[in-house]
Amino acid sequence: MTDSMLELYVHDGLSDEEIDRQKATYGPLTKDVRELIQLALQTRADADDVARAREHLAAAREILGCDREDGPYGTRFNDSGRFRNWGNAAIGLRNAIAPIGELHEDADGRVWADIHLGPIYEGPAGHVHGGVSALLLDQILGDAARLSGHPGMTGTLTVRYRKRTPLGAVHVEAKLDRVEGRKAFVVGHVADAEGICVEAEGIFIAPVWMVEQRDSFAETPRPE
Ligand SMILES: CCCCCCCC/C=C\CCCCCCCC(=O)SCCNC(=O)CCNC(=O)[C@H](O)C(C)(C)COP(=O)(O)OP(=O)(O)OC[C@H]1O[C@@H](n2cnc3c(N)ncnc32)[C@H](O)[C@@H]1OP(=O)(O)O
Repeated sequence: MTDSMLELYVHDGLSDEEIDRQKATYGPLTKDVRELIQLALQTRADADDVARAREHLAAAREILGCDREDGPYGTRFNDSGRFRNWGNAAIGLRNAIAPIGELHEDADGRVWADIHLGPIYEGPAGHVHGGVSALLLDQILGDAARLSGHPGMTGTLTVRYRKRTPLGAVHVEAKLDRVEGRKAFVVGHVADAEGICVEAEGIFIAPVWMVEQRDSFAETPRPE
């Protein structure tokens, strides 16, 4: 169990320059794909134009697919401690559906992000899907646990939807509440301009194998 996960934590030894080069190459591609996802939803182009656009997309798929990796991206490290979880569904730099961009950490341990949730995150008409809010909270609470030195897997995530969350600008934040043994209790919320929409408490449990390597899990800087 542990081994199969650890196999996806890979020290690949890339230089900082190479990581920066990859960010500059693939970051904009992810942004383009993200815009395409929204366009697939919103375009009013007629059937001929859609067919024409799809030919271009097929050409792009052919170029991008001729040299590719298989399987999940996992988490990759280099010597200077930079880590990349670029496939992460909530925050991955190369994942076009990941809604979280930049993650911030205050001196008091509060971790937060300002996010724009466009129409592709819709649940109830005009509002954010409840599962998307839970996704944001799972990630940000997990990061608050990790950045406070208590990384763990989500054991329990309790989510309370207090009021509807309109699509658009949202603020997500979390903070470590307390630690009991291998369990880190973290609280957080999603808010719009009017106040808190969704509250959460998460229990993040460090598996035994993670405790054994806790320093390397907790010391790593925020993902990029
Ligand atoms: C060199 C590498 C460097 C790496 C750097 C990067 C670090 C990255 C780290 C962190 C990322 C932060 C961002 C993440 C954000 C996203 C997180 C997710 O989406 S995680 C996916 C969803 N979660 C799962 O799939 C978990 C599946 N469940 C499990 O794996 C296990 O059940 C686990 C680990 C949660 C617990 O298993 P046990 O075997 O360790 O637990 P037992 O020994 O039975 O219990 C320990 C204590 O926890 C309580 N407990 C057990 N399960 C619980 C639960 N589900 N909820 C609450 N409490 C639970 C028990 O009652 C016990 O408490 P008592 O010590 O007696 O007080």
